[in-house]
Amino acid sequence: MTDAPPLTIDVDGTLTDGQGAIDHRTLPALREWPAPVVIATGKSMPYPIALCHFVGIEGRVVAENGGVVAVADTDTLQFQGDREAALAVTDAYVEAGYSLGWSEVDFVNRWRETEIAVAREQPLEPLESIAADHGLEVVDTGYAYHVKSPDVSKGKGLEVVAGELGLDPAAFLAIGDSENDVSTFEVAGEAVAVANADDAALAAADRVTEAAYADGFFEAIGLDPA
Ligand SMILES: O=C(O)COP(=O)(O)O
Ligand SMILES: [Mg+2]
Repeated sequence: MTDAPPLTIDVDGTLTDGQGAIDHRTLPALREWPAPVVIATGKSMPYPIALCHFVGIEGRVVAENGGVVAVADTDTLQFQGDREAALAVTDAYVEAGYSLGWSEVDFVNRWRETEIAVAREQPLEPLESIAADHGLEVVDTGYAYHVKSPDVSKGKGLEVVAGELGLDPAAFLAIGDSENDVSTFEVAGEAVAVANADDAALAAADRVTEAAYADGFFEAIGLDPA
């Protein structure tokens, strides 16, 4: 392929199937993509770093919705956000009788360094109101509620990664599925929402694929997954 753009790709809902598993066909596609690939996710850093490692690409990662930026080839590791404030919010939420909704051994938050995630089965309204009291916001990715600083975003993270790589963020093709991808959609030159995307991502996208989940990812990059 000629003139392949650098990619910034969301994970859950975009590289996965409808059950949340990574679609295995995406792995060689990511490895063989002829331009840089940045994984931009709400998950904590070990998940996308491991994904890059096992795919066999450089670890170029925006994690925690922009709270953590890692660029392995330029020895970059940056943190944004207010972890203490996020902890104060979830402590107050638990104090008020609610639960984060994860198992006792909480792998969702264990390696999280700048924000806190709450299971979507938990009541949203009190979480939002406590977050607002602390100057934070709650982002619903469709997979979890993330309590985060409003000035942290995947899009700002992408700008940092692009700067490290000597690329213009506007050169990127962004692909995603939810409101935590809107900021990358705004920073990237072209933004594609997969068909299963939420309203915020659909509204912010330049194009929407006909196919959902990883099939939508393939459609967005113009590759036949077969
Ligand atoms: O961690 C989440 O809640 C969603 O992750 P994603 O940004 O890769 O879709
Ligand atoms: Mg997603």
